Amino acid sequence: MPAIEASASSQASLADGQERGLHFPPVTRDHILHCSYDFWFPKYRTSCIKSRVIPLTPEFISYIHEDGILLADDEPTGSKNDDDDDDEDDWEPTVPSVPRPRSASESEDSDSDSDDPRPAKLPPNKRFPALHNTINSAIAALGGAAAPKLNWSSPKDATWISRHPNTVKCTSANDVYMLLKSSSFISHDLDHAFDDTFPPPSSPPAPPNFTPVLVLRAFFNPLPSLEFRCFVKDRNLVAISQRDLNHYAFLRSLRPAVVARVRELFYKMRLSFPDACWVFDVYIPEADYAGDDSTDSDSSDDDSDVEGKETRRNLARLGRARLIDINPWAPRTDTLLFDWAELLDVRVAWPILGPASAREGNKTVRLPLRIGGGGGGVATSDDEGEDDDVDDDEDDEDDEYDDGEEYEPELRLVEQDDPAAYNFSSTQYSAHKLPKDVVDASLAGQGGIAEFARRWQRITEGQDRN
Ligand SMILES: Nc1ncnc2c1ncn2[C@@H]1O[C@H](COP(=O)(O)OP(=O)(O)OP(=O)(O)O)[C@@H](O)[C@H]1O
Ligand SMILES: [Mg+2]
Repeated sequence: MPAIEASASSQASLADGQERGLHFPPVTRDHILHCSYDFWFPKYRTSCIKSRVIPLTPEFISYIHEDGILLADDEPTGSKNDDDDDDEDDWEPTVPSVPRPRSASESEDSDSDSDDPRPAKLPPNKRFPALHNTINSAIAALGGAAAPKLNWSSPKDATWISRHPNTVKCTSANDVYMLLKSSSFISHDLDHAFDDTFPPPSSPPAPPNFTPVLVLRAFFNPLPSLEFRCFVKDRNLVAISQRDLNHYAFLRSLRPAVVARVRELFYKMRLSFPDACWVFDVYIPEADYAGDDSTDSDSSDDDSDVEGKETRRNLARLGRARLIDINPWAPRTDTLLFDWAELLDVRVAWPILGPASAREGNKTVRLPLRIGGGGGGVATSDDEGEDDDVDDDEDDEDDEYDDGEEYEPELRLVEQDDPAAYNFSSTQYSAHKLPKDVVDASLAGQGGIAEFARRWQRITEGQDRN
């Protein structure tokens, strides 16, 4: 869920939506809960990036809320600065490029500390040692590098402070703390997730007591061109948008293959996701097929089926879609190349309404689906090789579906010279600009960031003492 897009602009987008006469179904607290990673990950884990979901304690939440960044002091020290080092093989524990706050005895201006009557705060490894160890172990189990998020949001607004520049890559619990504590998206998850929901948080019953969780996903470098946002209306896949709003010429030939891969994943979720309207994000990796185009060339079937052959060849170029995130059908979700007005206007011929399935004893009763038609002709993911990044502890149960009268989703791509590309590429977080100091520091390169981090640390240490 795009938290700050949500928080900073949700009021605006809600008002905007109302002004423009957009009629959204009420967004309930349950809708938001259904988009929480710990809710949907267990259902679809074989389609997800390999992840660990760690429940968070009140002590940890207080730590995240506090000013200042007091990091664990149990990390081995070293001198390597792995600024631009994304190669996991090269990973080794290092001193964070943002120096950890010094103890009073190490402090340059230690005499200014001596009058502070408050007990010194303990570092995370002493404050919540079990959780701290769990986080470090989970990162190790995920291959030594992880991308963190809470229930809904990742701290992608805080990558400027990361020692793995411009990524959410974490190779230690300290990396996780730095990102979480510096991110407004994370604060939003903890304090404002149910804003603008029905009934309003101020009215009874009280907002749900959700369990805050830390999600750690095995880190990889996604190609932005292969990330897509997919819109589901009345359990029909109606629209797919490129996520990165730059023009990628090669995507054009991949169109049918992208739609097929998204559909394949959608069919696994269509009936088991509790809501009828929702939005999901996917990453479709290149297939790990060692340059093997022979899947097509050895086919002896009808040569006139050029389009079909092309689609099959492109399908072989793409791996199966991985589920990255689930978002509510609500103004807070960015529609990218679509407009909410268009999506709200879509009428599907075969809406499937109401809850997807009801439990009768131990039996799941499916809503009746249409009769007739084939299965879409897309190979299922089950026959593909294992992928280290994908959690494969158990199999997803494919939802039954019938492709007879399937809604044909529109896949929208950024075309060459498309004005959409210009609106977004420069200011990714226009709804919540960073402080000017941060922007200046980032423009000054690594030295600037490091200097800013040092200044910021001094400031926050000072705040801690006041
Ligand atoms: N395991 C991973 N390793 C590296 N990058 C990742 C990983 N998982 C996700 N990402 C990147 O982080 C982005 C955001 O992930 P996610 O949707 O979970 O967070 P979010 O806060 O909801 O962001 P958004 O508002 O953009 O949807 C993804 O689009 C992807 O580019
Ligand atoms: Mg998301």
